[in-house]
Amino acid sequence: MSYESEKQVAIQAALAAARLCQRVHQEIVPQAIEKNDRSPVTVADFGSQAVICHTIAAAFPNDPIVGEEDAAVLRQPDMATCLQQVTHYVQSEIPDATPEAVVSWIDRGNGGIGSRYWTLDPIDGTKGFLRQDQYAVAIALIENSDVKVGVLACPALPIDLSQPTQDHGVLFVAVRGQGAAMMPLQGGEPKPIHVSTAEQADRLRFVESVESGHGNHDLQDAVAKAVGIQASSIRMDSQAKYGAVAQGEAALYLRLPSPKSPNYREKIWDHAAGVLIVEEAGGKVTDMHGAPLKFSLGSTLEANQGVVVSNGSIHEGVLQVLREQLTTSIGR
Ligand SMILES: Nc1ncnc2c1ncn2[C@@H]1O[C@H](COP(=O)(O)O)[C@@H](O)[C@H]1OP(=O)(O)O
Ligand SMILES: [Mg+2]
Repeated sequence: MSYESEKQVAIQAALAAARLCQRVHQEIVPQAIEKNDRSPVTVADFGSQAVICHTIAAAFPNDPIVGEEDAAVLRQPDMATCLQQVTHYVQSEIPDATPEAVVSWIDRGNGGIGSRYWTLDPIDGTKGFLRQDQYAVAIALIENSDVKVGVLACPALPIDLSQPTQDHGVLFVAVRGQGAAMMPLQGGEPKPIHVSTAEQADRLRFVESVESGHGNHDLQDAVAKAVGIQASSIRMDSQAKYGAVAQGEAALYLRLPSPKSPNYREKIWDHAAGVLIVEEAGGKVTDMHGAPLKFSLGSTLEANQGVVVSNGSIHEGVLQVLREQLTTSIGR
């Protein structure tokens, strides 16, 4: 299968959602609403999920969608003003949207996983979005646990990471077996991307989360040093980190369990698109024990702990260091 229509629909959905997020930033200072798990959500997260689900469901009405958000909080009577605001932003992409339609589109993302399903993170890195830093709109199609299509829109990412003050806004796209590409969010020719090679010593850098609670910065630093990475990490919110490895700007992305939450299980929507983009750019992704990420067990990566993303050539070395260090470091 070529997955051409799936790819085009995912690109359209990600571009519309990214425009919505940028519009929110231009017009208001978005406030964080606290979810039950105490993580933040904003009008842009809700609006982005509504637009993406509407776009995917129109093209593929039988496909389940597993999205990060649900509309339960927006249905509460005291959230009517917030729902109006979400509807206002959704109308910038879908002019006839009503509040009732918006909540139903958001809840289209409450599907269960099937042999074929979509997963999406309307704003990955909401904390980065709130800080006016990195965030990503992430969409992936999964069939039989294998990611087939992955799209990441990163509105705040410099087009050239070595020129951070120049133009921003990047779209990463990959289809299984067809390679990975990036293009400016504003439009332009897709450019094939490749991970760094073992010879590119200047690219021997690693990326990790800004949030210390989303990883283990000390252990990540020790592992990176042990495989010969001397430079300090580049800290970046969201799956933009996968984009940095896929385009060869970093050789490694480490996400090891935080000592504050050693039993945290990663969510499928925080990884699916990024995994395919890195693999199709020639890189490798496993959990910290070397196992592939398993996208068939529900909304979490229940069988996996920690994530190691690399250019491939340093992967085995990283896993070896982890085998030596893990027993003593995790949970300390
Ligand atoms: N303890 C944790 N360990 C790893 N990731 C986490 C943890 N808690 C939350 N996250 C997720 O990290 C993602 C952001 O990653 P990053 O810091 O790399 O940008 C969010 O989607 C967030 O999920 P959630 O949105 O459910 O809070
Ligand atoms: Mg996320």
